[in-house]
Amino acid sequence: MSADIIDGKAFAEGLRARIAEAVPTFVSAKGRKPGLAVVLVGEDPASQVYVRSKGKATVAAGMESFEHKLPDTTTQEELIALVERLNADECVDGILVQLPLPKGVDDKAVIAAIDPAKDVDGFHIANAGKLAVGEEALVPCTPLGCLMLLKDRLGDLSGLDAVVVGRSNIVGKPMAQLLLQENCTVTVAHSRTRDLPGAVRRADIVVAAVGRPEMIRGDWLKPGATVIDVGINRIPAKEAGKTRLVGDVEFASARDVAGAITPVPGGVGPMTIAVLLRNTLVAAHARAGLPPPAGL
Ligand SMILES: Nc1nc2c(c(=O)[nH]1)N[C@@H](CN(C=O)c1ccc(C(=O)N[C@@H](CCC(=O)O)C(=O)O)cc1)CN2
Repeated sequence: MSADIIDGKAFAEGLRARIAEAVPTFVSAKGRKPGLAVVLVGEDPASQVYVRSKGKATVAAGMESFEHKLPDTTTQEELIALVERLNADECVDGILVQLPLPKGVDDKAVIAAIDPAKDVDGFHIANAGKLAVGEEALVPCTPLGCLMLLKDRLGDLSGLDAVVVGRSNIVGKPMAQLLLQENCTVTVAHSRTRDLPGAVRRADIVVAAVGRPEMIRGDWLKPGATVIDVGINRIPAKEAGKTRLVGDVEFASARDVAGAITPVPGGVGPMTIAVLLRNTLVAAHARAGLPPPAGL
């Protein structure tokens, strides 16, 4: 058996097209475009690429992009002062501070300064708390993107056994909350889990978000399981001096056992930016007192 490939790139393109179709409703109602402010501190090459892609995708969806690039010498106080200016700016509906931040800047303090209504990353504790108690919230982009792919593939998730490998605040924990809301039986596994292969083998749905290249192998999986690989790990390639991207799942062995699997690249990654645009439009509607955009 060879697993179906879940094409996150194609799904993300479709979602972005639906967002672009929905934006004019906001523009007609408010006489301005929804605005997303992205803040980048320092020169991390991967972060620079992600921020550039976010800016381009924002403009392509018909929204306003405000980019703030700050040197890595920026202090926490300076960064929080910028966040506070963006909180007060009526044209800004969403604020995102690209992570990781340089050493010496406490990301928790910076995220806490973001107005929860503009927290399109869904990282603020007010949004995390609302998600945990099942209230309407801005939800972190990567796990919400994973859930969209899972529902597209499986339809109703009710009663399915799911394992989330990884317990980060950004992916693992919100992913587990989202799956619980869908009535899955959820196990959150992590580095201290005693029998990780056993936990994975029981699961109909495996979400791998552990940050360890190719750690989860095909022989750990239940035959037919749906595998969502959140890992983006750069490892040395066979050719000298070159690198290649792999996920947290060993794709070659997993595709022989799984029913469906996301590839890396081209699986979960592209969903992150598409969901960011979705969250920005949702935040813009909520701030304007408009009903949520339909079909997103
Ligand atoms: N404030 C935030 N910081 C970070 C987030 C986030 O959601 N909010 N997530 C990641 C980085 N990220 C977006 O910011 C991101 C990562 C990966 C991709 C993506 O499309 N990856 C491609 C492969 C890219 C490559 O070739 O290197 C894929 O998987 O197909 C998009 C966005 C950390 N920081």
